[in-house]
Amino acid sequence: MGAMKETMGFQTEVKQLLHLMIHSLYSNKEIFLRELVSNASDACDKLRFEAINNAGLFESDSELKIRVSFDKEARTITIEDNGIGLSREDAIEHLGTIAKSGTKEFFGKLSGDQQKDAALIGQFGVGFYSAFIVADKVTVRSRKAGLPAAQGMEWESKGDGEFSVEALEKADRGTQIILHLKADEEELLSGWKLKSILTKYSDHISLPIQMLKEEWDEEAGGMKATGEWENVNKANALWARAKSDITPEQYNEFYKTISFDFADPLAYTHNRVEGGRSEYTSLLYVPAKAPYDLWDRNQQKGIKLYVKRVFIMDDAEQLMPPYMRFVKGVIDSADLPLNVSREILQESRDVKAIREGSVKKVLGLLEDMAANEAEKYASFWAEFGQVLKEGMGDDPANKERIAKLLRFASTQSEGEAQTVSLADYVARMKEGQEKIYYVTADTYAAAKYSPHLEVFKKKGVEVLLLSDRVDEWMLSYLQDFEGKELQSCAKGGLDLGALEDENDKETKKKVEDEFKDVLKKVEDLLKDRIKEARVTLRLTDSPACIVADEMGMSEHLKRMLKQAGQNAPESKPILELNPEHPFIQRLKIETSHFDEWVNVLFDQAVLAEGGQLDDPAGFVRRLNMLLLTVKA
Ligand SMILES: Nc1ncnc2c1ncn2[C@@H]1O[C@H](COP(=O)(O)OP(=O)(O)OP(=O)(O)O)[C@@H](O)[C@H]1O
Repeated sequence: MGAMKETMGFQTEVKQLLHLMIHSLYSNKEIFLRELVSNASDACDKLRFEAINNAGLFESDSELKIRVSFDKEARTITIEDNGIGLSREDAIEHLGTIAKSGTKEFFGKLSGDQQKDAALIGQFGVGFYSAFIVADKVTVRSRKAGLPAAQGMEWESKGDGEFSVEALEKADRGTQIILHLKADEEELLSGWKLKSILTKYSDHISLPIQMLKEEWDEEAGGMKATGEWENVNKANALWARAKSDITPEQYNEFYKTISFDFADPLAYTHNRVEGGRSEYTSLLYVPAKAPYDLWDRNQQKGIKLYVKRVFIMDDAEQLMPPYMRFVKGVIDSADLPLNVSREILQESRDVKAIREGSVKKVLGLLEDMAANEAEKYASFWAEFGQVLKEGMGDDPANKERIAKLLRFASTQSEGEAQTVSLADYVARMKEGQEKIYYVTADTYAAAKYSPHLEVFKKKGVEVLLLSDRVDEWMLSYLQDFEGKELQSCAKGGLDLGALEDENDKETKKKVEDEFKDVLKKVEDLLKDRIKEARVTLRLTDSPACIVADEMGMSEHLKRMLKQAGQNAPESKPILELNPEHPFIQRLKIETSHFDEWVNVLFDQAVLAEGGQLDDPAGFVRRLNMLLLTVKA
């Protein structure tokens, strides 16, 4: 210990982040103030939280506040708070490294495209380092609450790869951040300018933000500080105000401060819930774009929990289910104890009531959007639809509402976009059609060109095309919609119900007799690979296809399980043959190459379905042999 000055290097990621930030965030440079004020406010929140169990930490100063000042001559801006403060160790740890989870992923996502990267950096959270967008030197003087004045510290860096720390005597608790502005940043050395940035970005901060009052000075011919501090924000948490007092711009700005998003949110819902189990206020946002780590079900960085305006914690995952992890916002409870921990949250019935209420609000917001702002809903679905689908299994109580929000690609919609709702589908069902048909595959193209669709095309029946990873899983929770059963086209004997006419039934009977011997021979030959061979009317163009047994698992689901390293139950598929197809007709008379024909047909059916061959070389060999029998 002692006054020794020590110089250290930044962690590599910090250097990278600094470099990127300075270059790609320059057009957004004003955010440095928002970030530093937000850190100051967090530091005050932390102190207030710690002081719940240790009032001595307030020392003799319990009026938490943030002060922003500037010095024209010295060309500095100072942001000061009387929050928790930083010890020497804290400073080395927090102001020299990035401890965030997902840091590696984040760097992997950077593209080099400035605009895209700027948005990503925003999401990642630029925080303290944004000071270097406008400053070429930053000095942090701080003393941690509870430590003696002699254990203050000074941290300093030019943002060029290293920083220094040394001891400092600091009587008052908290942190002072001094920005030594770069050469062309004079514009920021103005009370008016700073105030306007603060009201734009930081008005919602619930602590007072103060600046020195200025008055016109004749002699100097300019504004002059009076020496008196005044509040420049409303110092009233945004969510605690009446809806009618908040403009859409204020809602949007607040969203940006809590989400690190640069763009406006897609939608929000602000509610005060009174009576019933619990009393709370929620302000919940649906972002316009998915974050880079949306796929990680454990990444729940959405909801900040407050209790009676006192900040308690970030990422309160108990307040939103995983399938709504895209929601950002604030929940402020009037009932929870201030010393609530994550463990208590897990058990609390109040929290359960808040979560259920909040989920309903978000569902209501989405339903409203789907009904009244189709385009907006389409963009929501494109970004977050796959996550919402998880709700079908995660949230049985709201399953019906979620089912109505689902959107799919279908044989009647344009391209890959998922735009068809189950209600749209049901409204378009053919006379006599009893079921909702779908096909699943690894990709949209594989679904769209699946041989299983051929008969549906012929009969003009719409089929939903499912190719998202979660679809198979989701389908196990979606057996029916409005009394209509969902039916895979690739499963079981194709039951077209009343869509099948008398003619079809007769034809089927006829071909079954006609192909009896062929089917027997095929089954004998492929007995290790198939459960059964039969003729089908479902195909028009393809010679054959494979389908899963009614009770069995679809081939697509088996593949997914295998990819996930799980054991798929061994159930053999059924090979269906198209009696109209010349290849199949040929089987009746084929003698010398019957074996090759049947094996090639089976392998083709596997490929067409998106599967992989157990013996690809065997397939090539047999196919070539058959090709050689074609006369030149
Ligand atoms: N005014 C301050 N008082 C006390 N500690 C601070 C202050 N400013 C920053 N810190 C500490 O430095 C850390 C790093 O700050 P930084 O803004 O880079 O990231 P963050 O606030 O953790 O994350 P983000 O800004 O993405 O929310 C903070 O977590 C906090 O511990």
